[in-house]
Amino acid sequence: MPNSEEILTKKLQDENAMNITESYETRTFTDAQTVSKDLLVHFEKTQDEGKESTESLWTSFADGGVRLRIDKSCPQTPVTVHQMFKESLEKYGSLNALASKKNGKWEKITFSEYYCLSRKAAKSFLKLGLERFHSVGILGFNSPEWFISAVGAVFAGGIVTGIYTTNSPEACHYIAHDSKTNIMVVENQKQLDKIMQIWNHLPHLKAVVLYKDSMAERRPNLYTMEEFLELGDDITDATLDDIINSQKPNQCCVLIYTSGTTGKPKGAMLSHDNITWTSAHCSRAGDMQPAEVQQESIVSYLPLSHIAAQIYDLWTGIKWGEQVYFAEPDALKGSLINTLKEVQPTSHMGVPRVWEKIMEKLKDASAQSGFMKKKMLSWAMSVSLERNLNCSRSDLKLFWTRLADYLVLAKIRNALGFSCCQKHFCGAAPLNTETLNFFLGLNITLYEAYGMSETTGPHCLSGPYIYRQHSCGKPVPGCKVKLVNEDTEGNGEICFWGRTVFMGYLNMEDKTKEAFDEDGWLHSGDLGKLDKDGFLYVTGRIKDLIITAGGENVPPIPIEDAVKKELPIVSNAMVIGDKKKFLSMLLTLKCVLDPDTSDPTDILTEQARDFCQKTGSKATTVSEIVATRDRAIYQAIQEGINKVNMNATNKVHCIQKWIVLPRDFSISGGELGPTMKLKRLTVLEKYRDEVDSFYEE
Ligand SMILES: Nc1ncnc2c1ncn2[C@@H]1O[C@H](COP(=O)(O)OP(=O)(O)OP(=O)(O)O)[C@@H](O)[C@H]1O
Repeated sequence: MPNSEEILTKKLQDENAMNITESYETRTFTDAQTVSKDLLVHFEKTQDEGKESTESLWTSFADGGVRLRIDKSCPQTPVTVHQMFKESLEKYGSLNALASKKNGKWEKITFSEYYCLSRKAAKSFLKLGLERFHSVGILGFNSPEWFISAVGAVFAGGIVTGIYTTNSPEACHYIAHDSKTNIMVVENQKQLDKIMQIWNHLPHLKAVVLYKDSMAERRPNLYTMEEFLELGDDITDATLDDIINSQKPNQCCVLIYTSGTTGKPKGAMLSHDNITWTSAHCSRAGDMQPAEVQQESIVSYLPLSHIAAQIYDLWTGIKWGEQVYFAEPDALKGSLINTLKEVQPTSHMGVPRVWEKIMEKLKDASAQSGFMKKKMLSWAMSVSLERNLNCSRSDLKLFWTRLADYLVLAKIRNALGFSCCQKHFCGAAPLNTETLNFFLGLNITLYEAYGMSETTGPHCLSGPYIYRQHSCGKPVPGCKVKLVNEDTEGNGEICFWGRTVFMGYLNMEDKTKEAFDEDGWLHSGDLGKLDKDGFLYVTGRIKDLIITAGGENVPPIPIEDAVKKELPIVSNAMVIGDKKKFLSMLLTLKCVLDPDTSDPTDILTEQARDFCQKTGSKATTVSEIVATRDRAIYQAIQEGINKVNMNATNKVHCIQKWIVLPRDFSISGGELGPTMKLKRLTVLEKYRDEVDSFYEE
């Protein structure tokens, strides 16, 4: 076996050459002058370990390489994250990159400073013993430290792994263990406490870095961010550059754990090419501008452990020289709007639930306003909606639309922080028509993005030049979509091909093989339709399909949406019926959220109370309704369900039994994932007694 010096020599000879056919590397990086033994980043891989060849389109090993999906439609040379950053540095070095609020004032750093700090972080990670293709876990709310740690981890040859702040210690352990986390970067004491509980069970974890709170108690291998950034001062630039230059676009640099709506979270491995391609091409499809044309400013607030926010805020920000403003950690509890108003971003992205929440807030505010204001708003919104839906060219309609916009709508957009916003994106989950139309009424077109963690986020995108109502646009450059097993109406399973398509699931060969067909297309588990111009419409989720005991296939989402539309008191509805004789439904009611925790309280929202009053009930809390089985409300719910049943495709699609649960679904309750998608398996488990009661003979 060659010694480490020989290996290093070979590595240096290989550096810069992007040799995507090289699959097994036996290398050890050292800097002979300065690096002590404990700093040796050792990564020996032998042929006997049986890794797949890089001719394969997939791998389940963190250190594996894949064949990139380069073809005539996307011949561009693949680049690494570092190469992308270097290119941006040359163009945008002096521009502001990251802005965060400290003591009430925005503090900004330029792209040059961002790059230098990322290098510093990379050196410190190496000093702490980050091994190649092992992970740096980041557990905390969006901040410059999050970005710098992520970029630093990649520069150092590691893999960035975001962890949801809402994860329990067990869920953190699962991810840290699976990804062989060497260093964990945590936001505050609350997150640190979780890691402290599990550290003994994480043999790969060498150090923890705390980036917000001051340290309550000193412990070995625990550092503040300031201390951490100084740790690597004795690592030379040459050592770091060797590691950077050895990186190849077909190797893994980001791990995104799926949120588990379909079972145990899976670590989707994303390559440098996945990240740099998606950053470069998807956002342009959505008309994001490079800073030399117009520097975009965005507000970062959605969890960065989810691919949507990570690609939109972090990686695309680097590629196009955007200015990223960080929201306050309580953004989703209400402070986001203040940040938006201050920043007035040029582009904004939200998951459907975020847009729905804005809608609900505006509706509540309107309900409480005076008669004239209410009338004006409803007139302006209907004029604008009509024009946006029908694209009428009549001069008169245009006149009224402009007047409505000037008198009413522009003021509302300004109050929401959207007066400079040219692009409003929505993605990660289905967007309902009510929300879409509500925003059209405000003269805000929501551009839908569709994709998965497994496609580095957006695989299809709509934007100002690619827009059709209810469609999520077209595949982004270098990507294709096909439908398989189409039914008579043209609905088939959506399959993906292209440079956004991931490398495979970490340590899950079987699941990886299941995800791809024999030609290498990724199967989404979603149903979709294409129109004659190639616009894609997501029409359902096969992964949610209910198959009744009688063998009937029932897509639950249309039924659930119909119930929510019919009954404005209902917050969540979940159809049950897999392997059962008939369908039943779990319902939750719309409640006010606790301002500190965002957890649902017992108090009904304004809209829900309004519903109660119309039925003749005086109830103001969920517990009252459930405890007394409030006759008026239960009857109104039954009537709503009857109406939905009347429109059902057939009898099998009818809801026969239902129950109102005492608490609304929430992320902390485990029923919703971070993008607010229903975690059906968890709900079934949690409410097993209620579900069983439906089917007792
Ligand atoms: N614009 C959209 N319209 C409809 N559905 C969407 C849209 N964008 C994403 N989705 C849904 O979200 C899924 C991808 O979600 P994501 O990769 O975030 O996984 P997850 O929810 O985190 O975890 P899991 O894989 O456990 O469900 C898609 O397969 C699709 O069902």
